[in-house]
Amino acid sequence: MSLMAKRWEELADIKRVLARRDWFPGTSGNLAIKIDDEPISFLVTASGKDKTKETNEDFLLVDSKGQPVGETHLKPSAETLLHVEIFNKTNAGCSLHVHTVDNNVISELYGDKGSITFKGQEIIKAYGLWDEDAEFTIPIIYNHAHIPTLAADFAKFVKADAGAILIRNHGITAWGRDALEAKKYLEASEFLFSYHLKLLSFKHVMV
Ligand SMILES: CSC[C@@H](O)[C@@H](O)C(=O)COP(=O)(O)O
Ligand SMILES: [Zn+2]
Repeated sequence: MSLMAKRWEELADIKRVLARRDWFPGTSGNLAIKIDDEPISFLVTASGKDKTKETNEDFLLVDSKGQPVGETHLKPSAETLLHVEIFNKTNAGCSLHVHTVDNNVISELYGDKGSITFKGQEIIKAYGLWDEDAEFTIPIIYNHAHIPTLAADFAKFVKADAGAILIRNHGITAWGRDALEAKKYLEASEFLFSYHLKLLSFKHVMV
């Protein structure tokens, strides 16, 4: 099997799992997986599609600027430039973007603060943090409609080979050195968002 076919399958597997969780409402979400380093190229979801459906036109190959490689009628994701920043600035191999109600509510609650920090939770180990008092901070950026502006803002927080960034009232992008790590970062973040919101709602009832 070619590297391209292997990576296609890896991304299709993740897409299938996330779709079953309902993490692609209303055609939202986009996924990317690196194919080559020099020069950088990666597979990205085609724009505007229902990501819960599986077809052989789900992904297309783009270059380090997010432009399609070769002739295609497919349009790369509108948010390809965010994945471009990740692959150009780090050694990440996979980048995942989803819109969920939980990540949107958290981004609105903590948006003015500019970030949310989690600590004292076992699942923080999914971020590779093993200390008892480890903290994980997720930056929250403004949802610029102009994608190059959004990407420039986003890039300021892309500092490691794995990470997560919330875009206010929009969604989360999580990335990692490979597909497993990116999925781990995404799932740990969504777990923490959901836990945090549930805890807040119980506290509200109890006081
Ligand atoms: C209907 S979702 C809004 C989109 O603009 C976007 O935020 C998104 O996640 C999906 O866009 P896409 O171009 O299909 O990758
Ligand atoms: Zn989006």
